[in-house]
Amino acid sequence: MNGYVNRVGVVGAGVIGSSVAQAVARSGIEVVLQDASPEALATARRSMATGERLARLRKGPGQQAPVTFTGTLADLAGCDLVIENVTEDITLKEEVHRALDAVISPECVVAVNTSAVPVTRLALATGHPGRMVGAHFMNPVSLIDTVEVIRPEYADDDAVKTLQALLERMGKASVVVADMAGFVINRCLMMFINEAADLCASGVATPAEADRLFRGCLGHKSGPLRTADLIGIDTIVRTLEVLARYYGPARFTPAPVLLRMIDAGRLGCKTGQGFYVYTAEGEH
Ligand SMILES: NC(=O)c1ccc[n+]([C@@H]2O[C@H](COP(=O)([O-])OP(=O)(O)OC[C@H]3O[C@@H](n4cnc5c(N)ncnc54)[C@H](O)[C@@H]3O)[C@@H](O)[C@H]2O)c1
Repeated sequence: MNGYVNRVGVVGAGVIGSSVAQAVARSGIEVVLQDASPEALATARRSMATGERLARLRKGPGQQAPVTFTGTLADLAGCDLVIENVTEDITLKEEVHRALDAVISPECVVAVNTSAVPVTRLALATGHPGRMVGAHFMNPVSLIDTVEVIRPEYADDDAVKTLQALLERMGKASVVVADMAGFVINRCLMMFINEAADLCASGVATPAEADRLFRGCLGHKSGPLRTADLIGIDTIVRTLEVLARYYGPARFTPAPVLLRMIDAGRLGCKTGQGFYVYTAEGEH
């Protein structure tokens, strides 16, 4: 681990993994993007192209480095740092980290992008707990300039520093916090989202009215329900379930309306409909 990263592996090419890959590549660092699903890789190619167009408009041209798309984990063998972004499921993440351990070099730093799973637990599922850190990115990654970095109990200082140096090259500030489920942002944000969903389902306000209040009165850039659509309703429910496991069901049981939205395939931006409807013309 000498701190300088030449090639980044990204595992999981869904909503956030594809956005992470695009942001790393536009800072001039080569990326190997792996996903178990060929469909996810095909969707990622399209969403990365859209993300790049948006980033160019807002931030100007980047230093586009090559991205290799692959279904094979072993293709990450030559990476100096890997960012894992698979589905928010503790058992699945543990399996992926054990498999990663077998293909990457002992010097490779591993960053876990999770909404709520304690990183220490994942680190202990591997043979190299010291090299694992948490990197909670926000979507869209190339447009949001701060990252919540999580320091798990056994992290080596070098691993944290290597991640921070990479984030700096990507033009991002990092705030390092301790490792407790949900960390800072999602322990608070998930409560807002869950309550806003529930109050809209009871007819107190429409999603547009609730979001408008958060923007107009509190100065938030986006209200909780627009944010939920951007994250993905399935990921919101999985995150609430992780939080409920650690802090109790009274605080974090998912609102029934979120479960109904999943049953109806209304997962947010990624399926074209969530609290809002998304068309080529915009959202409404
Ligand atoms: N959506 C967000 O805004 C956001 C933000 C920060 C962190 N996160 C976290 O990032 C992770 C991914 O979230 P997402 O929203 O991108 O979810 P997603 O459902 O959009 O994508 C998950 C991806 O993981 C892939 N995957 C599943 N099992 C795999 C395996 N064994 N090997 C390789 N790939 C596998 C899936 O095919 C899918 O493409 C979650 O832990 C989530 O909590 C999400």
